[in-house]
Amino acid sequence: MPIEYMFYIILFIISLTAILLTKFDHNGPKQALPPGSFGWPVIGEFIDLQRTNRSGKPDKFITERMERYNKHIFKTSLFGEKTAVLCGPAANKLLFTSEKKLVQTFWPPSLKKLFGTSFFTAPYNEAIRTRKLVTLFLKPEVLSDFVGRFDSVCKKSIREDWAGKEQVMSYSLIKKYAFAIACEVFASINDPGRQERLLEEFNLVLGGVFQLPIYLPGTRHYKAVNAARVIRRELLDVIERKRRRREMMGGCKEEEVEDLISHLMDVRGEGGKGLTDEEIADNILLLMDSGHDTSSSTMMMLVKYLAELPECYERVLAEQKEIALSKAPGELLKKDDIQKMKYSWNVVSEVLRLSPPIQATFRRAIVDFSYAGFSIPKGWSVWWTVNSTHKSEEYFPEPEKFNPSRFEGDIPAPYAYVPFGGGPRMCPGREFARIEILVFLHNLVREFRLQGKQETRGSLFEFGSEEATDSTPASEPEKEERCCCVSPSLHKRKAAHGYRTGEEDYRIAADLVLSLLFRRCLHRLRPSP
Ligand code: HEM
Repeated sequence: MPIEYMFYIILFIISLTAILLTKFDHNGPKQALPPGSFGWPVIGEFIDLQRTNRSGKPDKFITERMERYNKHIFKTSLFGEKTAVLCGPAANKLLFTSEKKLVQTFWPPSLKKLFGTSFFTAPYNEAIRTRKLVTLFLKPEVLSDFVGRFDSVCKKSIREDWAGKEQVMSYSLIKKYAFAIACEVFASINDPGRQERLLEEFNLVLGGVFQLPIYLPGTRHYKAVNAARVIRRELLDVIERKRRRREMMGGCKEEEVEDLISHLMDVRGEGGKGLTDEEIADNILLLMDSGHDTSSSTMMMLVKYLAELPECYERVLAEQKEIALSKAPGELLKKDDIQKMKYSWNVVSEVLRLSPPIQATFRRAIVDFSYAGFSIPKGWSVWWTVNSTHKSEEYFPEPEKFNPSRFEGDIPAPYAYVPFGGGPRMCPGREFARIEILVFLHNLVREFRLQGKQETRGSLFEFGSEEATDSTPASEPEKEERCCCVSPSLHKRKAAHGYRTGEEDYRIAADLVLSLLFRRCLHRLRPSP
């Protein structure tokens, strides 16, 4: 046989083997990639994601593709990554229970520069060790001792920022309140001027979270990194002062844990290893950041829904009134009061179902694996999503209807209700958020009367016209002083980095015109001594 024939035959055999090897692995035929589209080169389907976010229907990006391609899985390309989006409770379960086996939580590398050594961005083993130490403080049994602190910050905030004003911008004030809570409980920073300065820095950090990591003067990333540095310095200063104070007291700790910084200065992990000051500062920075933005979004949406749904509002009001009636004048809320807020929490849970502040988070496939008959290659970004279940008729009948009774009795199917994620990276701040939001709700409905006629202009609601004030229900004897609180549409919520609740929702909520009746004499509701 001529030598060139031999060459062609060998080449044919090698090519055939290569084709077969790529088609079959040792477990049998390789499965197809998930259906879907990678969209445009480089930008992928990011524009579509932003469009649905901005239209106020962030869930559409997911639900439309589930319908078009496959209800369990589809592929897309987002943030420069080939991405598999896994949908439904079984997918959530798989991703939440396969950390370090199939997938690993990851965040864009630019975040490392912002959150440094915190457990958010640290390498896996380090992250798990630090997360354990930090989150001991966020457990219900520890936080329950802080309920009074939450309440006094909230009362102060309502007294100083809301009451007696002609107009208020609800979102910015809610954010200010949430940030004040984080400052107080995490670092005992209670000077309003200092809080305000820090909040400005945090806004810069937030603005740079999902930006290209270009560290050049003027870029958002540059501003964010520098703002994080300023905050870190400030926190290190708080730690240093605390150390000096302790030294002056002969090395004694505070009798009770004063705040998260004190907790982190004392806590020890395996082998008695504690955290360095830098680690403490970075973790506080992380929690202050993640701890105020998500919950303030939720509180604002809560105000929107209460304004739209008078029957829910009345039931919340009745529950909160009963709690207030059980308290002595001036007595702050306690852990037991929070436990009594069952209906109110169902309302908040429904807000979190319909308008979750986080739509999805990132995991990275660390091995090739398959799901629903499709293969997901190692290295791909894998998303679990809130809306593939929250907005599904299968798990939440009439999914678009606001119905807090869903959370009474039968609880949602496992892994179907996931506003806080799940698994080892589940949100560690959920109890913190619960207390913060319920305390806010208690004070809001106790201090103000949401009322008025509903006048629809598109999806905009107005409350509290003069006529409506006259028709305030007779059950509200304390309508002494009118406080008209307005949230005009001036507020521009920064675009949703692709996965936060839609901008339009915020616009609607911020556009709510709330006419609220300030109760001058809260104690009048209580029985006379
Ligand atoms: C309504 C309020 C909140 C919602 C809906 C929420 C939701 C979430 C979600 C979905 C995740 C990702 C979980 C995952 O990937 O499986 C997360 C992570 C996280 N949340 Fe929250 N969160 C809220 C409030 C808070 C608060 C108040 C804090 C701090 C006190 C906080 C701190 C964090 C941190 C540090 C992480 C990262 C955890 C890790 O990577 O190990 N969150 N949150």
